[in-house]
Amino acid sequence: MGALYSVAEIRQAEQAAAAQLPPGALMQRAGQAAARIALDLLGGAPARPVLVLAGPGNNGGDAFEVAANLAQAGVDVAIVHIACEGEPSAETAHALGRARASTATFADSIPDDGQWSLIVDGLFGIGLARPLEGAARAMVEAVNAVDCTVLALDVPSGLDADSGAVLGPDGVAVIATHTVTFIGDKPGLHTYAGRDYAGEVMVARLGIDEAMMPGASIHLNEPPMFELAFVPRLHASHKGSFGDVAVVGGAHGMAGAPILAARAALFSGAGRVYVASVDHGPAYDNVQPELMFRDAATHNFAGSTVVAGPGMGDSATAIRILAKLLDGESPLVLDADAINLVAASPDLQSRLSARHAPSILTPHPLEAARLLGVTAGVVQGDRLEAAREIAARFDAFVVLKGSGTVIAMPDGEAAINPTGNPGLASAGTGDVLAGLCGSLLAQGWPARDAALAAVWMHGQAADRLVAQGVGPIGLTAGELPAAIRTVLNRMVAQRPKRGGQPQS
Ligand SMILES: NC(=O)C1=CN([C@@H]2O[C@H](COP(=O)(O)OP(=O)(O)OC[C@H]3O[C@@H](n4cnc5c(N)ncnc54)[C@H](OP(=O)(O)O)[C@@H]3O)[C@@H](O)[C@H]2O)[C@H](O)CC1
Ligand SMILES: [K+]
Repeated sequence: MGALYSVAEIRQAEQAAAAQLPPGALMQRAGQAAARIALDLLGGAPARPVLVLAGPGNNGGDAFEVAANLAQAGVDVAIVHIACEGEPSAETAHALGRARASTATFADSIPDDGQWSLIVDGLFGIGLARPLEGAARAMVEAVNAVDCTVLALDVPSGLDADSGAVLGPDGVAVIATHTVTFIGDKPGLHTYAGRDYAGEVMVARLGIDEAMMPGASIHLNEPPMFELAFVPRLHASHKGSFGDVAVVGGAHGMAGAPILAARAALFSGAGRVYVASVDHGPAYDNVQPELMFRDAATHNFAGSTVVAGPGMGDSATAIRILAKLLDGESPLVLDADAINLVAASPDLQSRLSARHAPSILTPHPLEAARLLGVTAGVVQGDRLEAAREIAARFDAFVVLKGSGTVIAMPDGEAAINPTGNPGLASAGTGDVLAGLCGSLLAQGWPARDAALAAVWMHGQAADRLVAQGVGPIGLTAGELPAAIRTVLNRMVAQRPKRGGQPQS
């Protein structure tokens, strides 16, 4: 279910499988699988020809197989080939021979007047070794200037299959509408720039079954990873049954952040929700009078799950309260300013590492960079590694936000989240996510399931709002809690049933 494999793991599986197959079998299967998808995308005999771009390596070999198969199906195919300086692999030479023997035509460059029904990108796959330049770069820029369906073979050319980064600086990559990736799905198609460049991702296993694959330590964050944690509510319950959340933050001028987090906690089922302000804050929230307001300096956090950070500021009071919370036994969610305070203080870092109660950190890339003492670019260049490093260093669950949010556990397990959209790139959505994480912890969820489910529901709620015509432009954080409530209750209703006693 949703396993993601590194380039090294794919190469390992490819070699093991190829050793038991006739030469070129995998490439022929790749060509057949991709041609079938291309024909589906064409929806029958296309009016305009198909352009196939073939690179110098085996990704190009796949492209030749696709071209020969499409030509055989009666499609008018034009091939532009970037030949390799040396000898192509035997399987690519064979595929080139098939393409030459077909009705496909070869051109030295992309015809200017081309009106294409489909472009197949077989320039580079998992063998991309450096930023595209010269003819390859020009070809990719020409493809991206055309408004038509683009099917990338294995990986959009120019994109790093592991990290989802466009190889740069100032790199280019094919913007595909669809990607058919071979043997196994890849993290770079789902995180960082991956979602924008890969489009709809389909996996063609090429007959290599799961048992032949190395054990995956990375998965797509999908409901089967956490759905058993959704438990229906018993009639015999009371607000104490569903835990207390205390949101700590609200320095001068930032009173809204903890209120957004608190509303998210309330709408996702926490029994009681407090806003503990580090400065003199509002007495109540007139939109949500259920929220209870306290002074963080005097509030008793015992028995509560604490969400620290939304609008917390960096005052001596904030630091003192955070230190006390880190030393306490409350489950903790650290977001925003709380993360920045930890990043700036070796003392707070050692308190965090020494904790026994669960901690979930929800940094965006710059906050993660501060925690690691690197630049945001370094974090974005390998989001999986950055999230895993923070999780290991602080023995915490880490949610590294951004397109394709990465969730990393202290034991090394990691997941990449597929839900969400640019509507979440607006003020306060991080506060909502932190409040949601805290609410699930307060309701007794294990930290791993809470982090996975919160990220998935947060994105899913934003996707539902966009589907209903709200956003993505102008989607506000305040609209998320009610949408999250709908998603959560639907997940509870759809949860796989277990026999026996009523579930509590
Ligand atoms: N082998 C199989 O059975 C199958 C392979 N599959 C497909 O193969 C690719 C991986 O093929 P590989 O040849 O390893 O790599 P690529 O085709 O992606 O590209 C490598 C060649 O491209 C050159 N290269 C790399 N970067 C650049 C660049 N920026 N500019 C120009 N040229 C570049 C590289 O040459 P070097 O100079 O780096 O030596 C190689 O010549 C995989 O993605 C699949 O599509 C299928 O899985 C089917 C089975
Ligand atoms: K490609």
